[in-house]
Amino acid sequence: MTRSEATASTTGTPEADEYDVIVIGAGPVGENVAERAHANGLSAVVVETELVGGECSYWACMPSKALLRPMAALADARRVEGASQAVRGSLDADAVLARRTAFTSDWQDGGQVDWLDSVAVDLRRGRARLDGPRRVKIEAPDGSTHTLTARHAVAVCTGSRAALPDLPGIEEARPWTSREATASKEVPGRLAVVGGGVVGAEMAVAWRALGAEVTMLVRGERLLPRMEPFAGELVAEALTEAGAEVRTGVSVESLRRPSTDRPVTLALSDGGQLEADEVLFATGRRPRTEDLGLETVGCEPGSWLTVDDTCRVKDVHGGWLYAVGDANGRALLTHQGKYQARIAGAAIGARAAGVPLLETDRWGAHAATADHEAVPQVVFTDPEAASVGLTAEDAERRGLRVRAVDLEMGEVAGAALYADGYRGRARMVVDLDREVLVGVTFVGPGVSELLHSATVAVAGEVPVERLWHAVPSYPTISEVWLRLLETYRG
Ligand SMILES: Cc1cc2nc3c(=O)[nH]c(=O)nc-3n(C[C@H](O)[C@H](O)[C@H](O)COP(=O)(O)OP(=O)(O)OC[C@H]3O[C@@H](n4cnc5c(N)ncnc54)[C@H](O)[C@@H]3O)c2cc1C
Ligand SMILES: NC(=O)c1ccc[n+]([C@@H]2O[C@H](COP(=O)([O-])OP(=O)(O)OC[C@H]3O[C@@H](n4cnc5c(N)ncnc54)[C@H](O)[C@@H]3O)[C@@H](O)[C@H]2O)c1
Repeated sequence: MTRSEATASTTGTPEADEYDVIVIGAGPVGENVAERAHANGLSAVVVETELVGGECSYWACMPSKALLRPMAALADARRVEGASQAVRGSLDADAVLARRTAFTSDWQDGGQVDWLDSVAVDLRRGRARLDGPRRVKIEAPDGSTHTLTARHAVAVCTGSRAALPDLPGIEEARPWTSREATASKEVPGRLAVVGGGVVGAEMAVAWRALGAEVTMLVRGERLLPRMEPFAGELVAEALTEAGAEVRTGVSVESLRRPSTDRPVTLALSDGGQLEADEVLFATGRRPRTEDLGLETVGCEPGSWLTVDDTCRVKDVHGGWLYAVGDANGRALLTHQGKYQARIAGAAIGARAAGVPLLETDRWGAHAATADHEAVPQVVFTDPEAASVGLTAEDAERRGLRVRAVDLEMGEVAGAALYADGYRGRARMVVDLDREVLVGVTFVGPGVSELLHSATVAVAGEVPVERLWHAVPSYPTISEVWLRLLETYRG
């Protein structure tokens, strides 16, 4: 098919059963794959079994950040003499929860459906399953079934769900997952948080600030184990100061909740017990690929789908199957999934147009290179932890010759102005052979908005000698860059 024929079919009606591109899952990533496919002259439909907008809009990024933002605003004011006198009260939990609910549009997806309409992407409601090459069977909410065929590509954008360990009593204990932790309409009296990753750390901070007694049970040695060690250390220190208990080197062995209105008792690996009103398991994610008909196209149901840098699933005959966002397990982050969607949409468009050679070289238009080199992440705890690229340990594991340059951020005038007694730390990891940065981490109040400067430096592979000419304004926290470079250059 030529590109103009594909364009002619962009007005696919809800009744159409053939599209250039079929997207399974209308989370942030699926929406963007469909929009990009359409922008590349292809007709596109997305199939969604729950809410258009996906996990991110209703049970992940948006509600969690809406829960955390009031805590951060209050903490910022409290750290500034003169302003702190004006904010002696505590958070209004009901108002925080109401604002969170507003950010989820009360779990209604009308606004997102309007957006799909505005970008001329069709929507089908129902559960989709692959049914052989290029075919997708939809089971609609009324039980009827319908089969769609894709001319060029099917993109699996079905995201991930919470992974729960197989522990005695876990089902009867009705634990919270990230869904309940972001959607709860009440503040529990006592909350046990199992897992010291990003969800565990953020939700412990949020619910502690809203008044819950929080105990974190972390089986490893520290929080946020994927970041530089000082990130988890500073966040744990602050959580403890805020009145939470952070217990490391301990795991849950079994759970007991005698009835729904009674507390849950956790039996711990150190022989102790912990009683709580709710227990959140923030113990990682698994892909939503178990009931997707993957076996009909030679893939393993329930697996993360392994893709190449255009997000095309490896080893599928004909090269028509893509997996984008959480479903491919490369980087479980909305912004990274949307980046992959832009890359995959361009690759699908180019292949449909018969472009003979795609730009799949490093940093090419059809290669999600940043997934390997420059993934940014902000953990919205207090203090915030923000990082991009490799930790010093990751870099060494990759065989790079690196130097880690560290700085106490309180030494920077802008940071001292931002908060009295500013506590934070920064690290840049320099590849000594190329003299470029391969990783940067900032931990401290207000660092989230600093991260993109580091992402530009890492993804742009800006030489250290040129960064020297990127002058940060005085007196901003960004002067951390100047201090890091001065320390490096000596
Ligand atoms: C508590 C929490 C907080 C987070 N905070 C952040 C953050 O601050 N920043 C950030 O970048 N990332 C954050 N993340 C990660 C982020 O939520 C995910 O990376 C993102 O949602 C992935 O988008 P996706 O479109 O791939 O999948 P999802 O958002 O999971 O969407 C997948 C969609 O597919 C649908 N679906 C699944 N199977 C089928 C099927 N068979 N048929 C039809 N539809 C189907 C689902 O119903 C869903 O709507 C957070 C995650 C959690 C758990
Ligand atoms: N602000 C953000 O960007 C943000 C916020 C939340 C989540 N996310 C994304 O969501 C993903 C999932 O987050 P997560 O915190 O669920 O996963 P995670 O992989 O970050 O952390 C899970 C933690 O649970 C521990 N764990 C696993 N099984 C356990 C068990 N049986 N007992 C005790 N501990 C156990 C692991 O060792 C790990 O430290 C992350 O990869 C992250 O990218 C991002």
